[in-house]
Amino acid sequence: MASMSVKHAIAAAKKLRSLQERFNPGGSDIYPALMGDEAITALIPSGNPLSVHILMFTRALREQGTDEQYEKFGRRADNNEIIGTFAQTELGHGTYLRGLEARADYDRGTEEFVLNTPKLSSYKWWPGGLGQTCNYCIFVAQLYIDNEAKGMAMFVVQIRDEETHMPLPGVHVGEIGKKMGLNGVNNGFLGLKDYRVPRLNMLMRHQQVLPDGRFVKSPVSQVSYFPMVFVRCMVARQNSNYLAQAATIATRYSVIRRQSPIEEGQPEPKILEHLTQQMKVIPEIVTAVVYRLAAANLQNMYNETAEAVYRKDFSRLPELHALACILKVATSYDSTYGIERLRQACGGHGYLTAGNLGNIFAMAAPACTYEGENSVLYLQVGKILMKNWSQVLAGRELMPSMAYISECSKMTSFPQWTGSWECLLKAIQYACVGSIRLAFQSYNARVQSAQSQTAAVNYSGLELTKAAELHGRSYVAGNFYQQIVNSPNKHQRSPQFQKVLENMLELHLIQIFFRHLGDILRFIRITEDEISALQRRLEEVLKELRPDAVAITDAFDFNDKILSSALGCYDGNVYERLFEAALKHPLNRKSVPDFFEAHLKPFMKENADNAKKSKL
Ligand SMILES: CCCCCCCCCCCCCCCC(=O)SCCNC(=O)CCNC(=O)[C@H](O)C(C)(C)COP(=O)(O)OP(=O)(O)OC[C@H]1O[C@@H](n2cnc3c(N)ncnc32)[C@H](O)[C@@H]1OP(=O)(O)O
Ligand SMILES: Cc1cc2nc3c(=O)[nH]c(=O)nc-3n(C[C@H](O)[C@H](O)[C@H](O)COP(=O)(O)OP(=O)(O)OC[C@H]3O[C@@H](n4cnc5c(N)ncnc54)[C@H](O)[C@@H]3O)c2cc1C
Repeated sequence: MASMSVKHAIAAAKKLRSLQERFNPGGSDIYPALMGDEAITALIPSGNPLSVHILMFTRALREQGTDEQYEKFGRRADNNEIIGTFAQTELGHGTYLRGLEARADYDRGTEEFVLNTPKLSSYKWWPGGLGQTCNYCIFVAQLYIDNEAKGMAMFVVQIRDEETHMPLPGVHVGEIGKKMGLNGVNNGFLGLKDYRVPRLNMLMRHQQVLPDGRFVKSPVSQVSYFPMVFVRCMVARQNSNYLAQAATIATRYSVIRRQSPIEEGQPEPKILEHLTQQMKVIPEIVTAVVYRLAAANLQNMYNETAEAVYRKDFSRLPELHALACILKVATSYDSTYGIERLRQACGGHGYLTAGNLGNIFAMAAPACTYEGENSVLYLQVGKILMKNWSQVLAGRELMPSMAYISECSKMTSFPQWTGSWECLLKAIQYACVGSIRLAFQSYNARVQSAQSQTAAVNYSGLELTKAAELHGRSYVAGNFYQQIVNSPNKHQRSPQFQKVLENMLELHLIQIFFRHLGDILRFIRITEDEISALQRRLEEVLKELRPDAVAITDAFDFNDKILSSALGCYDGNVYERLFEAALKHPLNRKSVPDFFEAHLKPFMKENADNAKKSKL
């Protein structure tokens, strides 16, 4: 598995490099963007062992290293002459980075850092490709000068000989073991013992250790967390794609599979004619569309902010951090649970490997954990919302993606219910702002009663998480609303296309409304009739979108190789392909399996003999 995926990953990396050279020679942006393409990941179903090299190692060298460091290490990494990974997480710590135990002690006598993982729990654990593929890594450690802690720093560390690939002395490296999926990635462990690297192996774009041991602090400490922001943006995009793949498979299957007449005496309809099946499949298609658009927006914002950060302008970092967190969480949670719903929508065949839904699930699910565990990221956003609510109370302006919070805070009550899209969007935003206000009151009361800020965050955690989740909903729904209703491109769309988009907007808003009905009813009065009207609109829009379902998923443009699914092929020959896949199974190679003579026959014979004996 691992060697196959390395082979495929290398082929993909070569192809990407040539595309990079063709379309953007000398530049670097197109490369990771292409690497995130669904084609690349889908064609390596056991996961790509070069992902972290491309997404984090090369990027951290470019963004965290000085120009000289980029020339020394980064250029070789970009050129794939060396392969690296990002080694941050330890056996004992992943989330709490300030608790990392790996240490780097500066030795001013030799102008070197001495790297150590002093305990079992300080071993690096998880980095992608570290087990076998990489010969370098970025090693994240606590920096010590004269035994005084200075915070986290990143070090370029060679772990294997470039010629023989043997681990270097002082390096203990290996594979962490089989996982639920992604088994081609060779996630690894790494221990270092008194391993020395030159002073200039510490990435020094933002903070420096001078030869005499003086420490120059980074102007903005958060910038050392920046490599994670990029991957969070990539997760938003990638997980939206996984959901789109699963939705395509389930939609195509649902128009081939027939089951249970709806009217007595009628022929069995396609299962997508059943209303509950529509409710399982169509909202997932729409969610994938909505998230793909939000992720594309986030990517643009990332590109602008990364350029600014490179120029040492950190002003937009907090907003990008907040958006990257909420979209990473929303897309990873919703794709993971959505793919499982879609698998169930395919009945028994959904459980077959030949349908590929299990593998897509296994690719999507770990994103809830890696690159910042989801609850932890929600708490990050919750804390940012608390800061922003203080700003609202002080009458200050908020960042653009939170402007709706100021607007809603000025409303003394929710306006007259109309049920329009504006009204539905406003209801979600209003409930979000109500939740922020309650979370703030709870958090503030705790701080006032002499709890520390961190303890107050912990004990207000449920309310902070709710506020963060609703902020995510507000942002995503608001972005979709803008793109459908207020986009400057709107008039270039055909009326039929605009209608499909509007149906998707209708479904998205009603779906989110029902999902958060409890939260909304806490702050807004809505009558039973008004809710029933929305229920009828939900049924109606499912019916309207039903004839477009296949066309929308076709527009995702996944070819059969990428979907790799007997249930989701373009030609719809589901049963033929299921049979073909079954016949390929090794157990079907022989009419009588080897285990029959070896185990099954003696077992049955023994039972028959015993039965005979007991009759005597
Ligand atoms: C080839 C095809 C590919 C396809 C494409 C697919 C993609 C998918 C494949 C990838 C394959 C898997 C790759 C997994 C790779 C890992 O998983 S690498 C390891 C990732 N690890 C993590 O994410 C650790 C999570 N933990 C953390 O981020 C931090 O420890 C926490 C949770 C933020 C807390 O840290 P802390 O120091 O206690 O920070 P805290 O006091 O909360 O915050 C301090 C300040 O920093 C700010 N801050 C915190 N974080 C940040 C940040 N990141 N940026 C900016 N500001 C920040 C806070 O807002 C706060 O600001 P102020 O209030 O001071 O203004
Ligand atoms: C497939 C995969 C690939 C990975 N690749 C890499 C890689 O390339 N490089 C790398 O460095 N790492 C990598 N990781 C590690 C990953 O980044 C960590 O697993 C992740 O950051 C979560 O940390 P943890 O495992 O320590 O979880 P923990 O932090 O131990 O989380 C366990 C539970 O504790 C809760 N919790 C923790 N802290 C808090 C808190 N402050 N408040 C409330 N609840 C809390 C969490 O919500 C969660 O429910 C990878 C992980 C996976 C699964």
